[in-house]
Amino acid sequence: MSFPPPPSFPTLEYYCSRISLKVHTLAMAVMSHSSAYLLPSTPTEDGPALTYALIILNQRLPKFTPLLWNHARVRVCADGGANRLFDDMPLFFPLEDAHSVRLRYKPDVVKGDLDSIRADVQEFYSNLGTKIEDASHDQDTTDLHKCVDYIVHMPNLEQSNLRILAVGALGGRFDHEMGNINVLCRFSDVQLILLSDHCLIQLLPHTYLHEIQIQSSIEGPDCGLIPIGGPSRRTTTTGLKWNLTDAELSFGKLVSTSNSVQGDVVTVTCDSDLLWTITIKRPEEKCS
Ligand SMILES: Nc1ncnc2c1ncn2[C@@H]1O[C@H](COP(=O)(O)OP(=O)(O)OP(=O)(O)O)[C@@H](O)[C@H]1O
Ligand SMILES: Cc1ncc(C[n+]2csc(CCO)c2C)c(N)n1
Repeated sequence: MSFPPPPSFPTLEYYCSRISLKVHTLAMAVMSHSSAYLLPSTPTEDGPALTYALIILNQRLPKFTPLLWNHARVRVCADGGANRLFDDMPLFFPLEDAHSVRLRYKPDVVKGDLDSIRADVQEFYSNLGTKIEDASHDQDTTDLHKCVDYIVHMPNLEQSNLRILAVGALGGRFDHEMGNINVLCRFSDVQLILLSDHCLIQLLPHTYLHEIQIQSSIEGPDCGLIPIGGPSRRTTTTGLKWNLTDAELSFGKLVSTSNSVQGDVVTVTCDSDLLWTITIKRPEEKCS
């Protein structure tokens, strides 16, 4: 749908187009988002019960990984992510014996082309009963892609309110980061959140009105909206310091970076999928 810019003397046609947009927005389904999984206990009273799946990628584990592990119904390591789980998880529990920590944090599955997992790590988890899924025949999709695909096809996992959290997805190698963002786009109908210690990103499909509940004790205020797959010609937001009203976001023109959340809820509508990103507070910045 494309609308003319407001004329200096608004015509009846202009008012009709505005009303039609308003009706269109009111009729849109709402998609709610919340980073409550970063809180020690996820709130149960508002909204449906969510099912979390955790993917561990091959980068240093973020500090909140044990928390996400506890929330998750299924835990999958992407190839070399298993090395990170094996090496890094005991570091979060310095007073405990490393071996007992490793026994406690046993992944359900390791999936990928298995060119990065160390032999000792593969043997350790295999002996514990972790399923090792060798997908080395596929050299066209990344290990993250393979893990997401595995999770969304799990027959015994409730898929209707599934949130997939992938840690270690940001920072580090730029080709990997872009590959990870491409997985967001390839699975645009899946609620997949990519996380590092410092920020998270997720896709906002253009077919919904998005309501993002801000957990101000653990995230923000810095945030951004990135028109990753092409221009979003009509973007409207509320709850930001620099809001947009039917504005175009486009690479080479305007991309909303260094924006800031102002309240408890941010709303977004767009006509092309956007990436939402928000900072995650360091432990010393957190407030209750
Ligand atoms: N430096 C990094 N930055 C961002 N993501 C990463 C980085 N390193 C690994 N990953 C993520 O972890 C996954 C597993 O990494 P691993 O090193 O085992 O595989 P790889 O063989 O290097 O990558 P792939 O097989 O996916 O090309 C990758 O698919 C990617 O999603
Ligand atoms: C055009 C093109 N570029 C790169 C790769 C390489 N590649 C992409 S995903 C992947 C699997 C990694 O586990 C590999 C090797 C390709 N196949 N096609």
